[in-house]
Amino acid sequence: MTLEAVRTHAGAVRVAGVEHVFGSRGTAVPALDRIDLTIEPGELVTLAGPSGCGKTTLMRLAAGFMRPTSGTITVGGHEVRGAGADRGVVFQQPTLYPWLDVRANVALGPKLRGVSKADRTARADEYLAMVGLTDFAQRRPYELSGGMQQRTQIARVLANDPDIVLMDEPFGALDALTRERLQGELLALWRATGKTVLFITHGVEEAVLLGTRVLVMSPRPGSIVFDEPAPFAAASADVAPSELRATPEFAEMTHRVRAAIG
Ligand SMILES: Nc1ncnc2c1ncn2[C@@H]1O[C@H](COP(=O)(O)OP(=O)(O)OP(=O)(O)O)[C@@H](O)[C@H]1O
Repeated sequence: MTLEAVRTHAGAVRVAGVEHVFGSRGTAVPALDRIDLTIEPGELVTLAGPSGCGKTTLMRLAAGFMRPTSGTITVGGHEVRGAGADRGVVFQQPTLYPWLDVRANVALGPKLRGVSKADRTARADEYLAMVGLTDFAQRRPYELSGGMQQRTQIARVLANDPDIVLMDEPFGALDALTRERLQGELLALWRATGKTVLFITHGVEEAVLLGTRVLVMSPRPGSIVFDEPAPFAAASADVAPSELRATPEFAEMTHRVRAAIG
């Protein structure tokens, strides 16, 4: 399978009038105010905002793990009513099966969908190569560093070939150097696969560097208060992320995103 072959052209993600309230009367916690948002196929949208503003809630709604209190979310025109193979989720903490080796973890999704052993092994090995873990295919997760576990999780999600990848602070638990390395790798993967990505982060610089478009949410109940295109993710094909970070344009946008977060 070539990289061209895994390019997908999914439909847009449309969030229309979405509100979400946790709990019931008396204990109601309004988490999302009124979110209207369209994410076009191939966009890498980063979402930042103060702690507790509802970022994870929005992601869980898009993943189909729960239904909004009001409003609708559609993917390619179809309403999201539950989890689906068209959407893959990368969590902050890797969720790997400790009794399976790295290759088997990555091949698990295709296995559950009935893909033949030869095909799922080939697919797992291709994604492990993409994330630089070929030599670790037969290791168990506990033998890997945190960054390698997160790479494995990303390979596992991509092996399911979702149209949309939802990432909830995937690099939040990693040390700064590993985090920077994985940011560069994510940009390379995004360019290679053309996936639509929604990436939640606490990091303002991370949001500006990785996003083709940067969103900021207000404090709870969250609504979108900043929504702008950013040029750095696309530019990273030619210029190293470290150089992009050093530009005045990067500093200027980072400043404005920080101000929007408040
Ligand atoms: N199951 C739940 N029941 C009640 N309240 C909840 C529940 N889940 C989340 N909340 C509340 O909803 C609000 C939004 O939570 P959410 O996890 O979406 O925020 P977040 O922006 O992802 O936060 P962080 O950046 O700290 O991860 C928070 O105030 C949180 O306490």
